[in-house]
Amino acid sequence: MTETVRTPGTAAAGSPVIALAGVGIRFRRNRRGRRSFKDLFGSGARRTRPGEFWALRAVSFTVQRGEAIGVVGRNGQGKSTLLKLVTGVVLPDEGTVHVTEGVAPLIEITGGFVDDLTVRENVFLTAGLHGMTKKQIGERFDEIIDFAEIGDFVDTPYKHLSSGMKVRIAFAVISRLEEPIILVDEVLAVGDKAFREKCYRRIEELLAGGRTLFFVSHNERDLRRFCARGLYLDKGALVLDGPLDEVLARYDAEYGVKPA
Ligand SMILES: Nc1ncnc2c1ncn2[C@@H]1O[C@H](COP(=O)(O)OP(=O)(O)OP(=O)(O)O)[C@@H](O)[C@H]1O
Repeated sequence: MTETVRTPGTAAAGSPVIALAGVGIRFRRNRRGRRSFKDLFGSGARRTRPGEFWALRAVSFTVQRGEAIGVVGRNGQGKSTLLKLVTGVVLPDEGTVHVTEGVAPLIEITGGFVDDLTVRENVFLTAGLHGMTKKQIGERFDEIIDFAEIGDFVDTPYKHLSSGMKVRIAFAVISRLEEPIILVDEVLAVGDKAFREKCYRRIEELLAGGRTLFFVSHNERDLRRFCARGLYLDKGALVLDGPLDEVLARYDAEYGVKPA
């Protein structure tokens, strides 16, 4: 069965807020769709179509409300894809994804913002898409802009912001949403040190308030700051799901490096 069920607001006490069962997703490796040598002879060749490979396969885990989970693995092993499955940006080719609470994703530098709209318009658009009323957004608008420290640019088209400024406004908006699940991919690494620390303190506040966090990072100190549990992805498989210490030790044992 392949299914993605998103039913925000229906999480029963004690039941998981996220449940993935046997999830697989495949992508096309090359544009022409011809079989590469690896497709023909590699281990993942059996059920892929020409030019495709499994970016994630047989991934199963559940998450309880309030957990903070660090996702680790080398480049290209499926971490961002996993977060995109939770947001519903991509759909599984195999297995089921159940998400019973709303998700605030900070998974791409654009934060889903529209290039030609101004910062102000983007704030209203994004927060509106996450269920906030115009009045609620208006009430939080100054706070959002103050947090991002980009007061001079509220009426500037988003495309004219620097990449660090884009992350600032995206984080400021996403972290003011009421969604119970927060996803943070490595995008914060783009911000300067002082702003990153401000974001991390905000994440700590959100966790103290009972939010659920997925945090993708290559930085061990950052992972340890928030997360008690880790998911280790390698070659599209969930190699280990357990206490963060064990996950980092396994990563270190296999590749001789912990996240930086
Ligand atoms: N839309 C897509 N189309 C084709 N291939 C994709 C797509 N999205 C991701 N991939 C591929 O899927 C694999 C997993 O990518 P993903 O971005 O999830 O890795 P990651 O673990 O987050 O890597 P990094 O640490 O570099 O961010 C990679 O081989 C990537 O090239």
